[in-house]
Amino acid sequence: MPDSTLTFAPLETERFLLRPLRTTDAAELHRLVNDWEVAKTLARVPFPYPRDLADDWIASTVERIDEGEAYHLAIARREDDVLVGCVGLTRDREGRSAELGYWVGRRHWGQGIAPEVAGRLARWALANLDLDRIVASALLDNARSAAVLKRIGFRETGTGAQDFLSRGKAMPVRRFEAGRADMVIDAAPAAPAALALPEGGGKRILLVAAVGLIDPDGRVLLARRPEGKPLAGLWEFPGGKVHAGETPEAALIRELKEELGIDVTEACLAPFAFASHGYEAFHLLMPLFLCRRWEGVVTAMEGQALAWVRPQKLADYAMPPADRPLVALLRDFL
Ligand SMILES: Nc1nc2c([nH]c(=O)n2[C@H]2C[C@H](O)[C@@H](COP(=O)(O)OP(=O)(O)OP(=O)(O)O)O2)c(=O)[nH]1
Repeated sequence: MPDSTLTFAPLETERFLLRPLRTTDAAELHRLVNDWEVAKTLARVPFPYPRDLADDWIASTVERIDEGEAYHLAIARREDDVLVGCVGLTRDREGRSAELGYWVGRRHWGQGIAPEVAGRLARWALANLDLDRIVASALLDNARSAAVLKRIGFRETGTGAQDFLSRGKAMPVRRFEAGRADMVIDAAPAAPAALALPEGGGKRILLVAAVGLIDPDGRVLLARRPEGKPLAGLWEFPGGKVHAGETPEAALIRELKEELGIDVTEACLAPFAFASHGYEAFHLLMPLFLCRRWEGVVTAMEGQALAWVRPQKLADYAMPPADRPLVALLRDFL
C-alpha cells in the first residue's frame, strides 16, 4: 500500500522535520548541493548541478513517494522550515531491502544532523515498509559518513566500487548494512525488571500472553510492532507482557482492550499452544490462546497496522522468530 505525498506524515526528529520536497525548495536545494564539497561525496549528483535539475528532481521524488518506490525527503528545521539537506531511501525493486543516502549543506555541518535524520528514516522504514535490511555506502576516504552509519547501528560489510556522477568515474566505497536487530533505538525505555539478568547469570523468563483472534471467515489478526519497540516492523499476535500479580488471561483481556478496543471474556480464551524462545536479553515464554468471540470492533487504538490474514498466507508476514512454530501449528489447526 503506497503512501501518498498528501498523506505522507512528515517524520519528526528532535530538531528536524523530514517531509516531502516542495517546488519552493528548489532554489535552496540547488544552492546547497551545487557545492563541490557536498557533491563530491554523492554518487548520483552531477557537478556542476544545473538549476533545472532541482525542479525535475523534486517532481520525481514526489512521484516516487506516491508509488512507494523511494522516500527522498527534505531535512527542514522544525523552528523555521529552513532546508538543510536531504535524506532518502530507495527500495530494491525485488528484495526486501533499500538503500539509504543523505547529504547536509556545508553551512550546516558540525551539528550532528546526519545521524539524527538518517537514523530516524532507517528506523521508520524498518518499522513501516516490508523491509528486512537497509544498505548504505560511503566513499573510502569519507570517514565522517562511515562514522554516521556506525553510530546509528550499521555494520560494515566490505568494500566495492560505485559510479560517481559527480566525479565522472567509479570510486572505491565502503559498504554498510543494518537489519532490525542492529538499529539503535532512540530513547529506549530502561529495561523492565523482567529483562534484567537475574543473580546467578542465566536469562530471565519473560512471560507474554498472546492471542490468535479468528474472524468468521477463519482469518487471523496480526498486528505490526510499532517503531521504537524492539523487533519493530515484524507482525505478531496481539498481546503483551503479563504484569506482576496478573494471570495470562487477565493480561490479555487488558491488552486487547488497550490495543484493539475490544472486550473479551476469560471463557472465550481457549489455550492453544505456547512459544519458548531464547532471545539475547531474555527467554520468552508465551502462551498463545485462540479467541473467536469478542465485543466491539477491532480498532488500532495505538495507530499500529493490523491485518486479517488467511492461515495459508501467514508465512508471507515477517514475524518474530519465537512465533514460527506457532504459525505452523495454527495453519495446520485452522
Ligand atoms: N505480543 C506479542 N509479543 C511477541 C510475539 N512474539 C514475540 O517474540 N513477542 C515478544 C516481543 C516482545 O519482546 C515481547 C512482548 O513485549 P511487548 O513489549 O510487546 O509487551 P507490551 O505490549 O507489554 O509492551 P510495553 O508496554 O512493554 O511497551 O514478546 C507475539 O506474537 N506477540
